Amino acid sequence: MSAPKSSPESSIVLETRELTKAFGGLVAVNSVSIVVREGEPHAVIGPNGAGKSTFVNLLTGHLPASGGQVLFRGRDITSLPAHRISRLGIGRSYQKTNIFPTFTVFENCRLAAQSRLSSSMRFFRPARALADVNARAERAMELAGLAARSGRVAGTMSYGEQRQLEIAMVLATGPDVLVLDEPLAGMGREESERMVTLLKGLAAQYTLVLVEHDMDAVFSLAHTLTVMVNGTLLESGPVDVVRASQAVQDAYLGDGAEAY
Ligand SMILES: Nc1ncnc2c1ncn2[C@@H]1O[C@H](COP(=O)(O)OP(=O)(O)OP(=O)(O)O)[C@@H](O)[C@H]1O
Repeated sequence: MSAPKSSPESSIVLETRELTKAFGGLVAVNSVSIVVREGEPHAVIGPNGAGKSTFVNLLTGHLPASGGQVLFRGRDITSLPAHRISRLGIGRSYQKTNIFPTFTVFENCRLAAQSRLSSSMRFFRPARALADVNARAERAMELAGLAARSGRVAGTMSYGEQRQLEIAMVLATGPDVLVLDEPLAGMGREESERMVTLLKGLAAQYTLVLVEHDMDAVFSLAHTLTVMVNGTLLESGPVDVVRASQAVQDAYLGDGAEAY
């Protein structure tokens, strides 16, 4: 697991500059420029089809950009593939669970930890590398509240616990930024509350970027909001400022928001 953040809160961890993605004639992300600061949980919100998932896919190298840039700690990572970006320290979870259901919780975490270590540990003896991988997996389970579930076969756990496992697997890769695509999707109230508590704890150690439709969760977690509509950036800034914006109220958070 990487060390907790040490730079001042104001330092920029992730930045996009006029980031753009077109699928044929459809511009799903249209010249979006934002900054994500160290230790400031950042939520990307907007109606269905606004381009949020496409945007995070561009941040994490899961889709190639059509234009613009992604910078991680000042380094241009726009054209790097997803596995390289993961190794730089941007961990990512998906809208749908992405676990190995027949493996135990520990085995899932260990596989994730191995994916990060495969190149960086290649000069070490196998026993040492294995011990390191196991330690990372144990730590990730603890951080995700799954230490007591270590031996459980993942597919036999509740849906909420499977989503926790997915977070644990991201943590096992040793990120400093966690990009989470709808971490509360499909959860009931209790499961959502547990996940929000978990994410609040993680926000103290990692920089969170999350796409989420649950506005209660967004407002209790995020310090910074980016609002997207039809692929374009409507507003990006401190939660209170964005929330008070008339344009955002009109387009998303006003009376019609429930419709999304
Ligand atoms: N691989 C793709 N090929 C073609 N069009 C795509 C592709 N992925 C997304 N789109 C389109 O891009 C637009 C933005 O989609 P995206 O999934 O990024 O929106 P979203 O804001 O994440 O929506 P939701 O909240 O429903 O997940 C949509 O019109 C979608 O149909």
